[in-house]
Amino acid sequence: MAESAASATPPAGRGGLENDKSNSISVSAMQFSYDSNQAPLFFDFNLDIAPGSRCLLTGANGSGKSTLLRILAGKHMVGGKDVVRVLNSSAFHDTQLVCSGDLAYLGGSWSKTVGSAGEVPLQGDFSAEHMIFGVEGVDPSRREKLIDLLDIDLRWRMHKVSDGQRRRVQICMGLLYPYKVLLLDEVTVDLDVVARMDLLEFFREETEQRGATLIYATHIFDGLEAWATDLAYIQDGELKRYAKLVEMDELRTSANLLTVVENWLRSETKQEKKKKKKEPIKPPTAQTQKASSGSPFMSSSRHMAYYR
Ligand SMILES: Nc1ncnc2c1ncn2[C@@H]1O[C@H](COP(=O)(O)OP(=O)(O)OP(=O)(O)O)[C@@H](O)[C@H]1O
Repeated sequence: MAESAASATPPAGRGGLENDKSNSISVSAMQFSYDSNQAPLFFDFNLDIAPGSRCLLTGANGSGKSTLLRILAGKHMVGGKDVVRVLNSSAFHDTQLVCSGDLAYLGGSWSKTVGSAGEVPLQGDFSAEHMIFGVEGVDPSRREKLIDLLDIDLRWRMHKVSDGQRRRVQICMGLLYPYKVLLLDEVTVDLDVVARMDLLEFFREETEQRGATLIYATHIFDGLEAWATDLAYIQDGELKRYAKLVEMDELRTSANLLTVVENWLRSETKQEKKKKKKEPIKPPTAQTQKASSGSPFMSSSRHMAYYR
C-alpha cells in the first residue's frame, strides 16, 4: 500500500503551495498540532477536492480524520488565510461560509460536558418540531423533504427519544440549508439501514444536481463502492492515498472496498508492530511513577470505585 499521496492524487488533486481555485476544498502545506510540545499531527499536508465529489475519508482510529474535518469546518485556526480554503475562502477566517450555510459540518452527537461525568446527551425537553422549525429562512419544501426522508415524528421530545431518533433530528437540522460543501463525521452510525441508505441517496442527488461537495468520514463501508467518487486514506496525519474509485486497481481485484481498506489497515498495523518490537520498553522514570500514582484509574486508588 505504500503508494504516496503525491503519486496517487488525481489530476484535481493537490496543488502544492498554489491553491487551485477550481477546487471546492484546497489544503496547502498544512501543519497542525494539538500540543506545541509534540510532533505535529499534520505536517505539510495537502488535499484538493473537486466540486461534485463524494469523498470517503478513511483511516485507522486516531489517524486524524475528525481533526481534519474540524479544520475544514473552520473550527481550528490553522496557518494563514491561504492554507485551508473552502469554496475559495479561508475556512477559519471567512465566517460567512458557515453563516450562509454554504459550509455545513455534521459530527459528534448533541451533547454537553458535565463535570466528572464527561459528555452526556442533550437532555433538554424540546420537541423535534420546535428544533426544526426554529431554524429561520429555510425552504419549506426542502424541510418537508428532509422530515419525510428521515422519517421524523415532529412530536418527538428530544430527552425521551433513542440515539438514532435524536441523530435524525440533528442531521435534518444540519441539512436544512442547501450547503455547497458538507463535512460528515460518522453521523450515520446510529441510523438503521433504511435511513442510512435513503440519506446516502439524498446526498448523491445533492452532489449530482447541485454540484455540492461531500466528505464523509466513516468506518462503515457497506454499499459505498457504488456511492463514493473519491477515496482519501490517512495514516498518522499523512495522506497516504487519494484516488478516484473508478481508477483504483485494488477494487477490480478485491471483493469490495471493505477488503481493500482492511488490507491497508492490516499492513499499517503490521508495520507498527514491527516498529514497536524494535523499540526497547523504557522503564518508568521517577516522574512518570509519581504521575501515575496520582491517577484515579490506578487500581490501588480509592477513587477508582467512583469510575466503575
Ligand atoms: N482535543 C484533542 N486534544 C489533543 N489531542 C487530540 C484531541 N483530539 C484528538 N487528538 C489526537 O489527535 C489524533 C487524531 O485524532 P482524531 O480524532 O482526529 O482521529 P480519527 O481518525 O478521527 O479517529 P477515530 O477513527 O477514532 O474517530 C489522535 O492521536 C488523538 O489522540
